[in-house]
Amino acid sequence: MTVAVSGLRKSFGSKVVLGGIDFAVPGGTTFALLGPNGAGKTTAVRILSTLIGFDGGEVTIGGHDLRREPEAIRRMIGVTGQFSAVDDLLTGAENLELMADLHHLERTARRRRVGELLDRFDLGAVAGKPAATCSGGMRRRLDLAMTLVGQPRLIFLDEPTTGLDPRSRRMMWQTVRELVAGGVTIFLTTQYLEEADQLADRVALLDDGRIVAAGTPAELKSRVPGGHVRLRFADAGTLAAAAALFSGSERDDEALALRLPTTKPRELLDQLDRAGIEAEELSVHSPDLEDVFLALTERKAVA
Ligand SMILES: Nc1ncnc2c1ncn2[C@@H]1O[C@H](COP(=O)(O)OP(=O)(O)OP(=O)(O)O)[C@@H](O)[C@H]1O
Repeated sequence: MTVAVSGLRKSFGSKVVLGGIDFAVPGGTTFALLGPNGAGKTTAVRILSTLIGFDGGEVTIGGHDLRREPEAIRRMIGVTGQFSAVDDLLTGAENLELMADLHHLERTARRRRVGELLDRFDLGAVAGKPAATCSGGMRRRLDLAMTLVGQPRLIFLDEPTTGLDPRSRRMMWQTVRELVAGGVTIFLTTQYLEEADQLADRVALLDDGRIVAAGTPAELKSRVPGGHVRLRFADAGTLAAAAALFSGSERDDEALALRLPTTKPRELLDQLDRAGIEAEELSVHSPDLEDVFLALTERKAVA
């Protein structure tokens, strides 16, 4: 299951929403399309999941051409997004049963699948209650569980954790990791750099209909000056030894600290260990999406 997109274009009237974007998602990996509100993320998901047409470019999903074989693609994908499929008046179990009916599961298989999903997504509390009683996190889990009834090999998650509290967000991340471990391919959109960092093998940054940067989360963050590691030492001698070891670092003699433009603290600690230097404190300062955008806009201005 691989997604290959080249030169994808889409406009609404005179507004260009996707101005010719390219990317590829290998099977069994997570790809994150990262961008601010209105960047065109949802539009990309709607196109790739066959919901709306596009104006130009080539897209294949699992070897099927998006224009010529949308039904074959529909059979292998699942979509959960900002517009949830959950019916508030039905119970959690009934919502899942409805999906099982849509996938023509026979009685025994239907019961087994619904039971499995209620367990796996910790939805016992809402199984017999109207979905309207769900918390935000539970609703997202129910929505995702409904998508999984059809056992899709590619899942589109459109901003899966926007508006969730940190605990629900972490639970959702864990679920995504488990799906990928089971061989599912994930296409994720998010406004959160941290989410892309936690989940994605590769990230593309969408801004104003164009991909302005793409790579692994670490590559992306390393291009942003906001991302750094700060090391503090016990005395001036140790600071000097460490400064000599890390030639690209910024030294703060007053605070006995070094600032290094890296996102790999483990490697730093290994290097310090090998040199027999001990740090009192290590802190990682991650850039956020704003830092990424600022950095890349500046880059564009210079180029
Ligand atoms: N059917 C439509 N008709 C006209 N304009 C549209 C339509 N759908 C989306 N747009 C416009 O396209 C742009 C991109 O929208 P899209 O929903 O894809 O962005 P997004 O990155 O998903 O943002 P959000 O995080 O707000 O969902 C927006 O300016 C939006 O107003």
